[in-house]
Amino acid sequence: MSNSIWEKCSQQLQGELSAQLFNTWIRPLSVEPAEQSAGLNLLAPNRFVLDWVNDKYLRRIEEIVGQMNGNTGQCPVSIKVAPRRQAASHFRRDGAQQRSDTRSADEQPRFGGDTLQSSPATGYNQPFESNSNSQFEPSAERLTLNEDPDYGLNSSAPITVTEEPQQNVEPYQLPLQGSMGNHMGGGHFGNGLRNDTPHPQTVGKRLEKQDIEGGLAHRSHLNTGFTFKSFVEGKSNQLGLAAATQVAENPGGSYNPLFIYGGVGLGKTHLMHAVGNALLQRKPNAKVVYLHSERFVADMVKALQLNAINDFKRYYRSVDALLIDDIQFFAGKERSQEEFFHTFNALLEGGQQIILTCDRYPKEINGLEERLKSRFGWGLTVAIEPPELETRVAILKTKADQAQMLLPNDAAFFIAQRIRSNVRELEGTLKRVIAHAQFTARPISIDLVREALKDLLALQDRLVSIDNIQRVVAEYYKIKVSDLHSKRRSRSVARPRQVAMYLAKDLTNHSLPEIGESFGGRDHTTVLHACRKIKELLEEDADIAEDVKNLLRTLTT
Ligand SMILES: Nc1ncnc2c1ncn2[C@@H]1O[C@H](COP(=O)(O)OP(=O)(O)OP(=O)(O)O)[C@@H](O)[C@H]1O
Repeated sequence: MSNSIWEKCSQQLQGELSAQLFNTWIRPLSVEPAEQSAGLNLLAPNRFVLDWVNDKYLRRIEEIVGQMNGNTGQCPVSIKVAPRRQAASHFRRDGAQQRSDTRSADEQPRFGGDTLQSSPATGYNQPFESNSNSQFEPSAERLTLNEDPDYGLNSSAPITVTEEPQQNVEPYQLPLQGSMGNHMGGGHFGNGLRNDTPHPQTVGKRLEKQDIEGGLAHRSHLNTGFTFKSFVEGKSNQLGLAAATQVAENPGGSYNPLFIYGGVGLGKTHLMHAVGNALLQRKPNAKVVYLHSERFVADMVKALQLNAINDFKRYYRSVDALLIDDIQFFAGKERSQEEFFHTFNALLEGGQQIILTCDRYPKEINGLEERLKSRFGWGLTVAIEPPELETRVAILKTKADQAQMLLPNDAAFFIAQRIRSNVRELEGTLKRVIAHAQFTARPISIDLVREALKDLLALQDRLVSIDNIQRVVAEYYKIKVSDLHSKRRSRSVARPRQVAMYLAKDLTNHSLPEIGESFGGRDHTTVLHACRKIKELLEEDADIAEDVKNLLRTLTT
């Protein structure tokens, strides 16, 4: 009963909220399985979500539920934090931080059928059997792992390896073979020092027991330049920053895993490293490990090849915090997902912090197992959006300051207005401007920026701009450009707006979020919907097809 009420209520909210808000605050809520309750008892995954929902959405939820019940007041709504199993955080061995909830073992979460048990360290040294003579075959290979059933450490079920060794990634240096190698899969280490711990030199042989018990040397691979201090806060990343700060203050706590998603170059990796750096600052001996998911896959493949999968498991499960970038890379890689699934469970169970980044919301990752998708949402899921103009300007000013260059406001606005896609591109453009200023020994001004970016600006001018599209469409349909930006929903405005969005997607290089931003700050899903709708109408509606043909002719000749 409560479930169906909540299902309808959340459908209603989905229609009212942007995808980002819905995914962040409403989707993680669930209904408490109470046998006899007159009301709707909701569970939030953590206090962060609870406080926010209480503050911003509870009244609306009550309203919707009230309406569904004919305003009889018979279905009161309550919300509390979902009980979770208590886990001893690796960051709290010194007693510095204590988890506030003390729940019984009965409240352990069930993981889609399997109940997790305490981490069995014994599984690490189990013999490893392979029916492939340890020669890795790039094609599907069947391996028998003598592993534990809970974490995949003792399972004797055959596992089919479908991943192939990756091209263009450095060969796996087994942790126990002298070096963890270079885990720079994402190429995020252009500058800044690395926080590396030298690795035991035991090349070519497995570590002896005392080495294992003595603990592995972990290399964090963190970029020390990616800190909270160097991260510029703006509306687009506020939530991500707040969540990352919370995790840095309370690792292994309720916000585990922290899942940060968003488009390329928006600061996901930076935030993830900022947490890692903060953790290491507080506890220099903490084992904080960052790696790109591509690296995880490559390491796993190599470990299988070298008959060292248990060393691999042990390494990744012995960290205090595991930071994995771009996990969309796991899509379609079943064996890696299987391995990651067990690592993930073991870490979560042990109270070790997991931070993941991805280019999209977990549920939207095709080729990812459902059980992983749902686990990714257990902690806190936050989106990072493309930065708005003010944030772009602030980032440029900060980066120029860091490079000890004076960037006047008008020049910063000039660049920020033209480079809108992501922060990485913004940084690249600023570097070009700074280099030009240094080569010509002149201060930065709008003129110098124009000179430095001559080619780029000429290219942009050649492309049809969104402004131009809006002007032409407004003229064609005899409406005002401001109508296209407005919230008006009447057909006479809504359809031309959809046509203009469709043309903007078709004729420019702008991303969906950027197009949304240019149409009165609309969500990218609205743009996506508009593009699909017009595409559909082009087949079915001769008038629209004629309109689009005429507009295309005007805009491109
Ligand atoms: N808010 C910000 N303040 C300062 N620098 C930022 C900010 N956002 C991003 N950057 C910088 O932009 C660059 C790209 O950021 P980052 O690598 O974190 O992006 P990403 O979202 O992980 O992208 P990808 O998905 O491509 O890996 C980095 O140099 C980072 O320092």
